[in-house]
Amino acid sequence: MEEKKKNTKTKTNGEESQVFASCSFSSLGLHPNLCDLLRDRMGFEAPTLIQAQAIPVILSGKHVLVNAATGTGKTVAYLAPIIHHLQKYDPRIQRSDGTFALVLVPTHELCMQVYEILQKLLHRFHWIVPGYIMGGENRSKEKARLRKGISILVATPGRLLDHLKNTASFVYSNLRWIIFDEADMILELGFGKDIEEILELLGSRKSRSPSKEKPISRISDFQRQNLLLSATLNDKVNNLAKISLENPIMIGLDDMTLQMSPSLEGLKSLGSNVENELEHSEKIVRSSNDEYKLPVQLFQRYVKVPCGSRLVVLLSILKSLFERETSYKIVVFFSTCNAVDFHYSLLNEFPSLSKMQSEAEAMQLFLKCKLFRLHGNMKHEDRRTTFQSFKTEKVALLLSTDVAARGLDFPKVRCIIQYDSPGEATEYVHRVGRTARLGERGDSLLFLQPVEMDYLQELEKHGVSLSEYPLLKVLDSFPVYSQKHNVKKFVSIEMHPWVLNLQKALESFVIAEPQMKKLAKDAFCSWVRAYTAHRGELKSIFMVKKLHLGHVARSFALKEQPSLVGQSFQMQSKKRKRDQNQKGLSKKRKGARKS
Ligand SMILES: Nc1ncnc2c1ncn2[C@@H]1O[C@H](COP(=O)(O)OP(=O)(O)OP(=O)(O)O)[C@@H](O)[C@H]1O
Repeated sequence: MEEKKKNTKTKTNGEESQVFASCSFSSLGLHPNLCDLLRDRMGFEAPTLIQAQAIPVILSGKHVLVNAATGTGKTVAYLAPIIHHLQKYDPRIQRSDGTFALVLVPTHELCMQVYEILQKLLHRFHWIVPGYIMGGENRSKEKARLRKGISILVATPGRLLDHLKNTASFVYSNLRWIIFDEADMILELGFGKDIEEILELLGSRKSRSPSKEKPISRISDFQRQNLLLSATLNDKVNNLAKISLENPIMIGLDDMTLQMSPSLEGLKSLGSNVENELEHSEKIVRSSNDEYKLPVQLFQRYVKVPCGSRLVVLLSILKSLFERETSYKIVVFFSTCNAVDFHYSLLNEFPSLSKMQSEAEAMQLFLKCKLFRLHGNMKHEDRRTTFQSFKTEKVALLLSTDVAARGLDFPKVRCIIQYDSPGEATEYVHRVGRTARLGERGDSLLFLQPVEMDYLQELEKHGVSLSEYPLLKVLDSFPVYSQKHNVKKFVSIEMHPWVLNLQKALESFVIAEPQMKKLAKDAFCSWVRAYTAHRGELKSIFMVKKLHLGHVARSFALKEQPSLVGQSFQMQSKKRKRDQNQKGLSKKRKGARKS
């Protein structure tokens, strides 16, 4: 059984965060069997604040938009009321009634996670059948499951649309709930059109006449109820809310935020401060315009690292963290799948294969933890195994792209390292949200190059402020073998003997292993491409022209910038310059003609 949370408050850094409400699940109106299950099977003794606020409103049948910090228990906040209603139907619902609730999620991992929670919550309600459908799975097996009937269906949008169009035996005439979990990411991933089509097909789009399009239902005494949830909101969510929510109740958003936030324009008149409506509600965490809600017990830091020393610094920090704590889980975020693969192989093989150092040095480099990787190019089965294994490990390191950034609930992750910058501040919030969940302590560390320091101001705009990580102190703590110089004399990171030694060893290792060299080159190439792909405004912070490709190469343990990649990159930038010059010329010409 999971660790039970008894305290309603947690204290970190002098700040107090209220996580749990002082009421009980039963006082929120949930069925006693469901309350017993939440306590006995899930180990939940009291609802979280957001659950105390959301459950009564969702039970009442209103459309709801929930905006609450990461790790505050949003999943149960929407699943419990649905199960409460479904178990009440008399006569009992049957599989042949088809789907009553549809939970839309952006990623496979989140799909599995919600499905697993559902399975636990339905333990005493065996006649309510949970199920999932998602891209990459076997279509015909999914068709068979849909034909038998799934009462609560968790789905990724693309695959759902596919079945809505092509699986005639998929019964959704009794559909009562549509939930968009991580609504903004569903839209960010480009599923906007799919969602509109899904809403049309389900007859749940506000602008249409639903009575004409809704299929006839066996169970008639209900209204459709749509729910949108995320820790971060944006303009696209606003649009989705406009087309899918009828007079929604806003939870986690105060009136001030609604009035001031341009992204929520149009919804403010519909919004209401749930504080006034709920008997059980606790103090809502206020958020000012554009500010994101981060767990107060999260300790956020940044580390300033010159580009060429990034890899060594990453390994050194990981080593120092794993040596300090006996039970520690860390997630490191990278910008590309290739970068994950390269670092995964390097960390797996470098300490054991490297012949360049003495045994003592090799032992020094060894990270005493289980190593995992997760990204979108991996086989489904491997993704699933990683996801499950990382959950249960006590001392482990996960290297991942943003597929792990949203919604995933890995217990006891103590530290998040953003080795490659997330770009959007929303992504920063979701990445760090994998730690400090439900009042637990968590640390986060953001890598920035000296030329990227303005990114801190970008985060400040959203109320996110970070303190500096004492890097030199950590580097000084490592013993430096076969080094005559006194460590204390060195003040710069690049010239630090530990950094120089480790960099040399890494480069020698990579050059000696053809497979590693290939991985390094591929990772270098895709890293540069990802760097150039930052959104318009962020380009002034992450400036490609300020990148020293030789230093970037060093950060992939390459002695030299890969010539082929470098040439093609240089050719591209030359071409870009040529194009820009030509544009400039033609503008000038036009200007000259005009004048
Ligand atoms: N009432 C409760 N008591 C104890 N633990 C709870 C309670 N509700 C939820 N949890 C646990 O809290 C953790 C976070 O829940 P959940 O994943 O639903 O958060 P979330 O708000 O959806 O986070 P994110 O925004 O990152 O998706 C989970 O491990 C869940 O089991």
